[in-house]
Amino acid sequence: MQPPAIRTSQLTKRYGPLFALDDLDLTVAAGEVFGFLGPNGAGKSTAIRLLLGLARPTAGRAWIFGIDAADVATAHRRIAYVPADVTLWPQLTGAEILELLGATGPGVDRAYRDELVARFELDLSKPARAYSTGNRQKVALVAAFATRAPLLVLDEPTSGLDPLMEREFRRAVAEVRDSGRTVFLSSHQLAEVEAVCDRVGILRAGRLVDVATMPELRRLRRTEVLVRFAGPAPDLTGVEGVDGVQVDGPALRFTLTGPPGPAMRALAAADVTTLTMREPTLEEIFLDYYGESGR
Ligand SMILES: Nc1ncnc2c1ncn2[C@@H]1O[C@H](COP(=O)(O)OP(=O)(O)OP(=O)(O)O)[C@@H](O)[C@H]1O
Repeated sequence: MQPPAIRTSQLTKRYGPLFALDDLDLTVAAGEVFGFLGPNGAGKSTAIRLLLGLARPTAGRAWIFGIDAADVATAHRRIAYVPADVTLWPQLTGAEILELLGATGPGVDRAYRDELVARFELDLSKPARAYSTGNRQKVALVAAFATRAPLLVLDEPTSGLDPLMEREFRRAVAEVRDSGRTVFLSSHQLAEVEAVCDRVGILRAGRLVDVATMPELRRLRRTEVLVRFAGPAPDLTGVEGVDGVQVDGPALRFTLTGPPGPAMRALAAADVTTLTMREPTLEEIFLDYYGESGR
């Protein structure tokens, strides 16, 4: 059986008294697109640095396809990495940089790279010093997507991209998945994670608070229901899964957890004119996790 793309065991990084990453146990299967969500300072970049062997863990270990992450020379043959702040060699052109990055990695699919350059509308003739933040990010992304590396580690890769390019990014991630490769994507952008990931890990103050599939994550929150009615208000007292009932003239709101059957049966007794159900966004779910607290 193929080892997981990423495995960590009790992975911990302390800076003085601060646990930047605290006891992380995580497994990302080969072929998965895994999202790593957390507010600023939660420890996402620290975890990525440990996976890449750019920092040494205070305790615990990490493996990339079964290879100890500390064995950088071997592990990096399987990794393409896009950092949060892309810095490029200012005097080299985009084309020269793609060549250089391609030569140091585990091999490049050149035809696919050319296609990506066109799709991301990159002008490769310019020196990197003339690139905007978004263009630097695009160069690094194209280089990573076009490698044959089985694992792509992307640290907030779309912060500088406009919506059109964001769409290309999502397409490229889907293509990576279709080719059987693995993506580990740290992000603040919930819509992006929702669009491209199979599972998501949620990090808060250095600790992994949950790992969930997208449907599981959405189920953590309730559905908000708005009912408009004629005649007497529906009676939802004591109905399973119903909470926070508010009647406001001919409208009634409540929140619903679990299956909707009991609430629907109770509503059927009234003269309901419209029924609106709203799924919470991932943003709202996310806020539920973090509430008011910062790190
Ligand atoms: N070299 C360092 N020395 C001291 N503290 C550090 C160091 N690197 C990170 N930290 C602290 O560790 C915590 C985790 O930081 P990290 O950069 O991993 O968070 P993050 O989730 O990537 O945040 P962001 O989304 O802002 O990039 C923060 O409190 C940060 O200040």
